[in-house]
Amino acid sequence: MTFTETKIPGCFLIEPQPWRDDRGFFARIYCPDEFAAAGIDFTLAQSNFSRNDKAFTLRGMHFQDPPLAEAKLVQVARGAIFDVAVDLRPESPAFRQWVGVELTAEKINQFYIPEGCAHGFLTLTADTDVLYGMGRRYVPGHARGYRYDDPAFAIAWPHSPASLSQADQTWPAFAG
Ligand SMILES: Cc1cn([C@H]2C[C@H](O)[C@@H](COP(=O)(O)OP(=O)(O)O[C@H]3O[C@H](C)C(=O)[C@H](O)[C@H]3O)O2)c(=O)[nH]c1=O
Repeated sequence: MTFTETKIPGCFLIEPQPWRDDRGFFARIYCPDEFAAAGIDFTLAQSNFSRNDKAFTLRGMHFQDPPLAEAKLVQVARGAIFDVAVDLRPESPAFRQWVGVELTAEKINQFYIPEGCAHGFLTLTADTDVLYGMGRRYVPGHARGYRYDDPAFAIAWPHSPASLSQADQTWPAFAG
């Protein structure tokens, strides 16, 4: 696995190294020792699967406040997404900045998003399945969010959303 840190401290693009043969390939997609060697302390507490029927389905921007903040390890099992992290940590040099990466089932690449960041994605194809590991269990009633188009972040999405939940349309404006 190769780890490339982004401009958001602790936020990494990860590229697994598949072992290919005439059957296809095998790739390791999580290993606490390899993550620790890259400076990432991440223990998998929960895995989520998100099926998205339409292209340009947008989910986000979601997070949980401390002490329930979640780190996330995101990858695509089918299709492709534009995956985005926003740094919500006032002490971070990248406070309020965003990073977007294209994750595809073909590349089996991953995005690691540390605690203290909001996360969201826009699917780039129909029938996109997103698999993501969480560093903490989900706690009902502690999910928070900001709008995907909040001017405080000015995220440059590659396309406008064609599908968006009611909740994702009604998050409060960022006031940090
Ligand atoms: C996240 C989560 C949700 N739920 C329940 C709560 C709702 O009744 C239902 C759907 O939840 P929601 O509409 O928030 O799902 P998404 O809009 O896909 O949100 C997720 O997608 C964005 C991109 C994220 O980064 C978060 O991990 C997560 O918030 O599943 C659970 O039971 N466990 C969970 O871990």
